[in-house]
Amino acid sequence: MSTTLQHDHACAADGSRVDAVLTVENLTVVYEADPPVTAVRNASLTLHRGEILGLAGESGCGKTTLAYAINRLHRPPARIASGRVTFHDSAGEDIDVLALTDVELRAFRWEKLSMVFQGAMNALNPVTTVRAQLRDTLLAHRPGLPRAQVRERSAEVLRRVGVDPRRLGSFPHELSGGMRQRVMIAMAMLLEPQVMIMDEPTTALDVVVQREILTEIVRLRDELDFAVIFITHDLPLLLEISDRIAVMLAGEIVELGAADLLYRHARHAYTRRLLGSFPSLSGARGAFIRTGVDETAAPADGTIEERA
Ligand SMILES: Nc1ncnc2c1ncn2[C@@H]1O[C@H](COP(=O)(O)OP(=O)(O)OP(=O)(O)O)[C@@H](O)[C@H]1O
Repeated sequence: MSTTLQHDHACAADGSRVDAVLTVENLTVVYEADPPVTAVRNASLTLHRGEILGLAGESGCGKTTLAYAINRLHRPPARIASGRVTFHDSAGEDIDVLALTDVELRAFRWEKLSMVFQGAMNALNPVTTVRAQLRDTLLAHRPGLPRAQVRERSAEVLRRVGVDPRRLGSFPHELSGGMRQRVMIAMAMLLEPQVMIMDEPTTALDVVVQREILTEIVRLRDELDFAVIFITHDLPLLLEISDRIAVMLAGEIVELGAADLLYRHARHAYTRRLLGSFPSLSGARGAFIRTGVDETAAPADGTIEERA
């Protein structure tokens, strides 16, 4: 299938130029199983500086595989068969992510781009305190950072995600699930990356905690201006928090557009089906959700659409 994503839409509603921080071009990821599974096929997207880009789609459509591949966290049997991932550093340099050496990749992750994945709270080391884990990550990237600054920065990131800095001395088992997930988000923010990829970061949490953390993420993005790729199968949630949404189906990005436009004028039949499958919605964009889906806006050929 031909994929004609258009990248000339990098303009804000007022016509001003929008800066790209990450460009993914025609990325294809194959699991070399028997038979091989093409989990991501020719995926292309542009992430704008400071935006929240939602990535939606049903279970198994390839969201996690795409997220891991962007960050080169994929493991065999997954293999990037083709494509490009370019990080447009705020310092002016373009970084070819797929060409980074292992050493360069270690420096790149956390510092430029960080990831919070589903159940990340279980990734905290159970036998070391929050303080030690934040310190180790900081010092791995900023060797020689004075102790006072390590302490100060660690306390600051915890405060930012709504965790009392007195928790620095806690072990993970002494924290609730919500708090542990907040600590992971703090860890992801520690080095002030320009991009955070969040893969179902709140799915394991109860709805109230989930909402609190999401509110926090949106607030932090407003304050600190990092860009987020936010992955979930929960389209109503994405409609509330995202600036733009990409919809994946069977490994392909079938539609990409501004969240409200996508809600009101979903072009792809699958997006409309996805929208129609949620019984009720609430929140900022909830007002116009479920007011009816525009059946007339579908493209005749089902091609990929990108609208700013
Ligand atoms: N190790 C593997 N070997 C073979 N196929 C795999 C492997 N891991 C994932 N897949 C396949 O790749 C496809 C995409 O999986 P992926 O986990 O990326 O989807 P997803 O959209 O993130 O799903 P979910 O929302 O359930 O996490 C699925 O068809 C899955 O079966």
